[in-house]
Parts: sequence; structure tokens; C-alpha cells
Amino acid sequence: MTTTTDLDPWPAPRATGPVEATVTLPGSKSLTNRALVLAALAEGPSVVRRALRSRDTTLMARALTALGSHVDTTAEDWTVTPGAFDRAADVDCGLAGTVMRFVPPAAGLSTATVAFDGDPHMRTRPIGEVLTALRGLGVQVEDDGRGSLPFTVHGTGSVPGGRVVIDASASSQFVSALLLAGARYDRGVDIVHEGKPVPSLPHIDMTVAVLREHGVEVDDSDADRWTVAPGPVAPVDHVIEPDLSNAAPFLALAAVSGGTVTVRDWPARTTQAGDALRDILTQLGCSVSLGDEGLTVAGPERLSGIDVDLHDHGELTPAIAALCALAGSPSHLRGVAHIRGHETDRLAALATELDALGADVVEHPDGLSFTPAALHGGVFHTYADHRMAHAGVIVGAAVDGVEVENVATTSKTFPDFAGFWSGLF
Ligand SMILES: O=C(O)C1=C[C@@H](OP(=O)(O)O)[C@@H](O)[C@H](O)C1
Ligand SMILES: C=C(OP(=O)(O)O)C(=O)O
Repeated sequence: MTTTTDLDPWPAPRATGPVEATVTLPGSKSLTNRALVLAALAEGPSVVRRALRSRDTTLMARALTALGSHVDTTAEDWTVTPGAFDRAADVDCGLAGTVMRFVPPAAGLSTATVAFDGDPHMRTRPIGEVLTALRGLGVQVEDDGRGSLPFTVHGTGSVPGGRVVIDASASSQFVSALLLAGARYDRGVDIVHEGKPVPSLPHIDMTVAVLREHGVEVDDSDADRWTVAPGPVAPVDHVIEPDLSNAAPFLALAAVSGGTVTVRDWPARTTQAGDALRDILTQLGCSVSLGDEGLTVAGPERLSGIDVDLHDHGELTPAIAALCALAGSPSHLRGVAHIRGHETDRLAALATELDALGADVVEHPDGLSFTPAALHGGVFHTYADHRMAHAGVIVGAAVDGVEVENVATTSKTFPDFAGFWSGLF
């Protein structure tokens, strides 16, 4: 008897001609999980419309429910009714950076003990700076001294708050985490970053924007400093934008097939890092236009190589790297040392997997460079990383015989990605 499992290599669909498609994509992970946390800290019920229903957001809903909120995810629009954080809880962070970083500062407000753990790889992702900062703000945190999962927050019902200095060069989420709960701390929070530049700054801008929607007073007028005034968090009726980072493989499909793909509901103004795709795809030689129907990308006959700093939008690196491996001239992707701490060491994983398919790729401490080479088929390993799977299917659309191992790992941020993707060919 033959059995298949989710881990078995999945033959990636090959585009045999230009792909023409218009797609409606699921909601943003980053916006959904911020909306859920702030709704749970608010003074009354909130609605999260077009919430992303995926592993990361389900884990967030469960974590906030475990703390004491009521999160109803049965309908398409989710409702959050805040409740007292008064029960002992075990929080499963899975592989979600947003759950591991955003929930502990909220758990500090609980009157009970909250224990955190996650997937095996999650125990290697950085969190120590947040735990140290929380202790500085008056939260009792117990860990084994390694500054990683598992750890326990012993809530006392209130957090003094105040000023804290943090090195957020490993992840912007360290800052977002402290900002999200800050208004509920007795003295608010005053966060100062000291260290190498903070990556993914648009994600901190997103946190500030969502806080302001909830009526929270935030001052971000000085570089590397953010203050949140103590005060109530107002309930909000959120409408979640489509996930623009998850748009990358779909727009890339137009890029590699010489086709045309439109992503509906692309916001005219947004704090999502994925909006940078408009500029990056233009540099790669695509024609990009934002109109009433959405964002439309038309692929060129041959992609041009690029030299770009992805420090602000590192989560786009896997998809962009796949395009660079297929381009007709050399590329250099820089400024993304921090993505070695993402779902996997993405620079090492991309270099290994693209090299195995014939790419001429060099791994640098903070990026990757590519020289044009003919790619061939083979198994593309994904290291339980949804965006590695995106890189694999992009190459597979352009090259015969690419098989993507554990394509189901895409469920982190996209329900039934493989089914949706196959429907476009
Ligand atoms: O706050 C967020 O929602 C995110 C921030 C970024 O993290 P880093 O700053 O760790 O890159 C980004 O890469 C991640 O996908 C989502
Ligand atoms: C880095 C990512 O996720 P996380 O929220 O787990 O950090 C990502 O989605 O690319």
C-alpha cells in the first residue's frame, strides 16, 4: 500500500505559458495578530473582519482565550470580548514569532501564572531581550537562563512599566511586543533601542498605527525611541488588509511566466512591509500598476538582476531570492542578517536549496548574491518555513521537475496554499 504524508515532496506546478490570474488573498498575519492582542486588552468587545484564519492566528486566538478573553472565531468575522486575565495557562507559540513575543507582555497583566513553549525550532528563536525588558518593567519571568522558550510569566495583576533600554537588532517584534501592552502598564512604557539598526521598521510603524486606532497615545517622533502613555485601550471594528507579503509568490508567478497577475484590494496606503514588492518587482523588470482592480504585475521576457537592501522587509527575501536565481543578470540581496533568526536560518536554507537546483549562489553574513546559471529539477527542502515553500514553488513554476517538501508548512500564514496555487495553472 502506498501512503503519502504532508512531508512528501509535492510536484510544484510548472507554468507552460504566461499565467493570467486575478486573486483575492487571505488577510495579513501581522495585522490580524496585532488586532487580536489589542482587542483582548481593550475596554469592550472588538470585531476583526477578514481575519486571517491560519496556524499563527489560531495560536494567537487560543493564547488570548487561555489568558481569559473570549475570542469567537466561528464566523468569518472574529469577535473578541475581553475578560479578566485570571487563569493559569499554557501558551503554545507554535512557530509564530508574534505569539511568542506579543503575548508575554500581556500575560504580565494576569493574576495567574502563564507558561510558554512552542515547536522545537521556536526554542532557538530569540526572545531573551524581551524577557530582560519585562523584568526591568516589573514583570516576574522565570526561564532556564538561556533567554529562550520555554519560560513562565508569573503575573501579579499589574505591571509598573516605565523606561527600558533594549537591543532590538535581532527583531522588530521585541519593540512591538512591549508597545502593544504598554498602555495597560501603570506608567506606560518608554522604550529606547541601543544596538545595530532595528530591522523591519515598517512593522513597528504598523504597531504604532494599530495602537493609535485603539486610541492609545504613542510618541515615535525620536529615532530608536517609542513611548506609550498609560490609559485605556478603546475597542475597534477592524477590517484586515490582504497579506501583502504573502502576495509575493503570486506576483512572482507573473514575473517568471511572463504573465499578468492582479492581487485585489491592494491598499493605496499601508504599513505592511510587503508593499515594497511594487518597487522590487519593478527593479526586476516587471511592469507594476496600482489601480481600482488591485495591484497588477506583468512579467518581462527575462528578469533583470537587482542589488537591494532588504533590511526593512526581510520577510520578502525567500521569494525575491527565488526570482534572483532565475534572473538573467547578477543580483545581490543585502541587510538581512536577522533573518537567520526567522522560522529557519533563511540565508543558509536558501543558499543550500537553490544551490542544489543548480543556482550559482553565494551566502554572505547578511545576504545572498547570485550569478546567472541554468536551474534544474530536484527536491526543495523547506525546514518547516512557509516562505521557503514559497521560494520552492516560484522556482518550480519556471523549472521542470521541482518538488517541494512539506508544502503544508504554508499553513502558518495561508490556508490551503497548495490548492490555491495549483488552481492558477
Ligand atoms: O511584527 C510582525 O508582525 C513581524 C515583524 C517582522 O519580524 P522581524 O523584525 O523579526 O523580521 C517580520 O519579519 C515578521 O514576519 C512579522
Ligand atoms: C518571520 C516571519 O514570521 P514570524 O511572525 O514567526 O516572525 C515570517 O512570517 O516571515
